[in-house]
Amino acid sequence: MDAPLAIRAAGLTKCFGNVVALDGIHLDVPQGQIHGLVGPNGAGKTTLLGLLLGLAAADSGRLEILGTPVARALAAPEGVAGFVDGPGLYPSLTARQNLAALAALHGDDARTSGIDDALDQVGLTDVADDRANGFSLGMRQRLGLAAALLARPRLLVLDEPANGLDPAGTRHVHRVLTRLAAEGTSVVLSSHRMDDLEALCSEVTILATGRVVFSGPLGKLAAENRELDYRLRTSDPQAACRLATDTAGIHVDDDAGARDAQVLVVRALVPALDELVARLINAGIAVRELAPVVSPLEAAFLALIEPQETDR
Ligand SMILES: Nc1ncnc2c1ncn2[C@@H]1O[C@H](COP(=O)(O)OP(=O)(O)OP(=O)(O)O)[C@@H](O)[C@H]1O
Repeated sequence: MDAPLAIRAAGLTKCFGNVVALDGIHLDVPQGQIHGLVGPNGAGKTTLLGLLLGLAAADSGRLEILGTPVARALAAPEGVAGFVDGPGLYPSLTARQNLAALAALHGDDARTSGIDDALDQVGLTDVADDRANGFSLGMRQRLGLAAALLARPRLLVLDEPANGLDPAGTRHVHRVLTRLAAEGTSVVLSSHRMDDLEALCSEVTILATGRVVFSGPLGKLAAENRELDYRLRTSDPQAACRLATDTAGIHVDDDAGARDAQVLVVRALVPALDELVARLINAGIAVRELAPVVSPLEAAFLALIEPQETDR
């Protein structure tokens, strides 16, 4: 049986004056899924996340969150936590005091008892008693996530949570989000970082100029891809170049060859690439490295976005 939907949005529109920020958005996010929202600047990601957090109401369309239709009144729907445009923090309070103030605001003892655990989960235990105004962007993001964790959300909404994170911070955030999803919390996050989305999300929605241009599993997005550029390093670059030039469906990038004679960059579909590798091996040439120049997800994203951008 399919998991129940945490978010069911149909035909959502939102305008700011003459600007159409969202133009008939459909979005279904099942319970326990980490769903990525991607798109160029101004695509409408923050506006959509704001609707999910109850910071604004849609002009038209239907939105159901955690099984409840969202009323027009502005308020975070029950069970939803997160932030857009960076977390709201008290700069002169310490990390721990920030979380305590939040718990007190909600009059919730259970939240107070979860403060140490939330700080630990996001890797801020060592700086728990430092003031937030000395925090880096990545530390503020992690404190914002800790604040959201206190609410024990069933839907977590995060606008670019990867911003400013160092590798250790990224590891903490990924671990927290993966664990939450395994426990049944749905997570919707926006990001400009394809590596994050590939590591975290099972499905993504790509927005461009307020419209959905793709929504579905990452594998489907990569599979719908066209030709990709691959870096090829072999034991005999000159012979490999001659073989590649002679192989149907392979286009050799001469400029890349001029930059580094040891590396060949070829553009191809996967079947032509398979053929080239077989021919190299038959000729006794060792393949030492073969990898796409940009990830299949990033290439697919750019291929989908470029036509929308040129229409503007
Ligand atoms: N409060 C507002 N008043 C006027 N225009 C707005 C407002 N909020 C958003 N917009 C406009 O709506 C469109 C969508 O903006 P939004 O911030 O949702 O995009 P985004 O995808 O989050 O972009 P980014 O990647 O730059 O954060 C943009 O054209 C933006 O200028």
